Amino acid sequence: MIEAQALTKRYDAKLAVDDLSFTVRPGVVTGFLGPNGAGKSTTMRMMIGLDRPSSGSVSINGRPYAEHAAPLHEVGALLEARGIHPGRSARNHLRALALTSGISRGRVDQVLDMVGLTSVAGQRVGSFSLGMGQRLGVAAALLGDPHTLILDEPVNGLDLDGIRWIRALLRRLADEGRTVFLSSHLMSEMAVTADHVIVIGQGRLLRDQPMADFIREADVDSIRVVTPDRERLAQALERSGATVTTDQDSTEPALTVAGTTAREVGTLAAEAGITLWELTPSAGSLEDAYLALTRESLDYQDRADDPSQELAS
Ligand SMILES: Nc1ncnc2c1ncn2[C@@H]1O[C@H](COP(=O)(O)OP(=O)(O)OP(=O)(O)O)[C@@H](O)[C@H]1O
Repeated sequence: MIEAQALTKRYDAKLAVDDLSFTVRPGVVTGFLGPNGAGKSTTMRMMIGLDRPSSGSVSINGRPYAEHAAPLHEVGALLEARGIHPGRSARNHLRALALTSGISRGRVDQVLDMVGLTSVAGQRVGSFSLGMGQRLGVAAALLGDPHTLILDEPVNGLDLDGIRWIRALLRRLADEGRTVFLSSHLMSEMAVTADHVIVIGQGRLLRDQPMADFIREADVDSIRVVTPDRERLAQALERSGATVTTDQDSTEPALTVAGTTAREVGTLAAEAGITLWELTPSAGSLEDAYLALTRESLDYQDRADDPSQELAS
């Protein structure tokens, strides 16, 4: 269990993490979401004692990370590229880590196997692809068989096979009753991996709730409508209070209608004598819900620095 209480981090004038309080529970996969610069990495760094809170606190199983006698057994973390000696083999890298925590060599081989690196365990880490490096990072996190896992962008650099592998691994770890906390920019991936979401924006807590509730409450369901009489239908729908956008990109221009039901659209079209060629309700996605929530709270400073990041995260 991870508990943040009024957790705050200030870098000079910048308030990176602002009064965050939440609990990450065992047995579920919890996704940590937020736009670029929202404070996710800073929060995770404070969890494992790499950064000190300016005020407030964060504990793992009731104590700050540094107060655990054997932290590697308590928490496994994958944070952005940590100093791995490029000349060392994967196996030796893990053996060096294991040695400092009294972990057996047998466990090193076990985690290499768990992450699928056994066949390349003797290769220099410097020759590893991004995906192999990520797998090695996950192996290091698992070394102490920890009850809590904190993973910053674990999917980053993984191919489809790797993504499926980590999804299954995280599920299994949560099913074993562990606390699994991960950040990711890949919404489609997060949607199928996480059971619970914590969303932050500009360092502040925006949401802390089950994934299904987050998507449902965002009210982002829509209906795709194809008709030969687009303009007339769009006007009628707007008059009835629905929101209508035209999707010009598809081969058959369609209307995307929100704020009503497929049944109402069908009834309204029939009453106006408008032919419908397609009427397809679609459930809102995590991406839709996330964008609706964070559009308001993007970090304008970071957006100004890099306009391409505007809605990418
Ligand atoms: N060491 C530091 N010194 C000064 N400012 C920092 C430092 N680390 C982070 N920040 C600032 O704190 C804010 C939060 O950064 P953080 O990296 O935690 O965000 P993030 O949510 O992980 O973003 P991303 O999705 O881009 O990784 C940003 O505005 C960042 O510029």
